Amino acid sequence: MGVGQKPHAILVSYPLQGHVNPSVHLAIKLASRGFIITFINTQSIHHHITSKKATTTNGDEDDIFASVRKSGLDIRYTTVSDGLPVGFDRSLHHDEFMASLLHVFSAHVEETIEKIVKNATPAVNCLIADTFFVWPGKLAKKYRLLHVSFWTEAALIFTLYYHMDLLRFNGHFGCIDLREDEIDYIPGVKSINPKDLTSYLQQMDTTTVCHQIIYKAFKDAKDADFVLCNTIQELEPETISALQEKIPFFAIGPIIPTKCTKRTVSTSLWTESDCTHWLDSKPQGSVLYVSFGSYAHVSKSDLIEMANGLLQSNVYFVWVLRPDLVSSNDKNPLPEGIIKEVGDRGLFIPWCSQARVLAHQAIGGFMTHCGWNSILESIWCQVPLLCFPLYTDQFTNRKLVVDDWKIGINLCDKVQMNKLEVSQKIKQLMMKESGEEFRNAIKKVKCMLEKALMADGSSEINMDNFFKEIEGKIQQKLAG
Ligand SMILES: O=c1ccn([C@@H]2O[C@H](COP(=O)(O)OP(=O)(O)O[C@H]3O[C@H](CO)[C@@H](O)[C@H](O)[C@H]3O)[C@@H](O)[C@H]2O)c(=O)[nH]1
Repeated sequence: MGVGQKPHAILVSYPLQGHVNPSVHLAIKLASRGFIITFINTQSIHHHITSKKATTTNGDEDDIFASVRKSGLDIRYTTVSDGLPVGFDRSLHHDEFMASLLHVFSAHVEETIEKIVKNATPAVNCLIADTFFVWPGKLAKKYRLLHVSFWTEAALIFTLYYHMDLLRFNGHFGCIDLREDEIDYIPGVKSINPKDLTSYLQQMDTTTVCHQIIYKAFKDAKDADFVLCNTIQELEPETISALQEKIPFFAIGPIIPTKCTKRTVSTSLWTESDCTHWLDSKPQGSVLYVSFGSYAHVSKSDLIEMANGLLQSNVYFVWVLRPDLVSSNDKNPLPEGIIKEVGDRGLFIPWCSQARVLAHQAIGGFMTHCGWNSILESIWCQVPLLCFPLYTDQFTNRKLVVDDWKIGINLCDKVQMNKLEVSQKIKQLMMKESGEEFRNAIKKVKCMLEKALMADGSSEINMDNFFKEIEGKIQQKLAG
């Protein structure tokens, strides 16, 4: 890279909505700072994003970054097969999908990276890839690229996986229902209960395809040149400091669309229903937003209790009922007649622009599965949370939300959910007096996020430092 020449990074996004969103915003953030980015999406993700109804796309069928490129950012775009046919139902066949990402995807991505590396001007210097991929280290080495690992979850989750060997040594790995004693030996984590570990760390069967991915991915990430994390230094100070003693770890979050109404790249995999009109007709802070992210499934019995609990609570609500929320084989899982009973008090939609809905003044609470993006977006909009984690990092995120930051409440522990509890917890969160402490607490956390993004804030400084260090390393590589 010559003096004044821009660094060029290939950025490969993990093919799930919760990873594509922050990856796209990371690409824009880096390009705004002078990086050239070649962004790679899988063909399946690309197909979902671009085949929605015309109102939600940005007018260019082949390139989701066309509009931001017009505004001067050098983000190039290409797609690659994940090894499965575009029309394959990845939600219904989760294990086959993950197995393809574990065993087949790397061959496809290697071919694409090789083409880009051979033909790109200016030359490519680094590979930014989601930490959950199992191949970035190998490919970065082969093509002489710096390896930047992008972690889309909390630093706490990263450190738990990073120290899996410690958990195993102490008998806290794969020990659901066997151990209840606090874990106090992970560097930078004062204390965590086994029930708050990620589902993969709790589960007794530690040989699943997702476990194999995690083992390989973290072996790879330990040797990355840099780790970029979608968190904020002030939110997880001890955990981040402890990690920084081991690896070049940069907290640069929140990587979310902070200007909710001015989004320039359409990333939604499904057509967004517009509920602004309905929300406009409701009083400030009176509506509960209910959504369980893009991929997790809710059991039919829990869904029925939730629906009846919502009905009983008498609170207004918007519920994102993804067609595969229970299963793509059960597209109408609601109790019969409930839509009629609910009437104008509730709105059921298949998908929406969550960032926009959360930012609406009518929203006063968020019943969530605790996906990391949802938590960051909710904090940004100062909407307290009602937590119902389903799998992966969501149990640990609930601990952060409920126990550490006190910005939300727990819907129910492992026991079977019941409608009475659902309705009571909804009222606790939404009522003026009982919800006050959560609204006050989340205001303070939002301030932290805002400050982190200011010119002299931690995330901006961390980004500056990352930039300086990577430029230095690129120069070193060229000289050597
Ligand atoms: O109707 C909807 C519902 C969701 N979203 C967006 O979809 C994303 C969902 O992300 P997240 O809340 O993190 O949930 P998941 O889709 O479940 O994300 C996966 O990825 C996350 C980041 O790695 C993890 O924290 C989650 O546990 C994992 O399931 C967010 O940006 C939402 O704004 C919409 O735009 N419209």
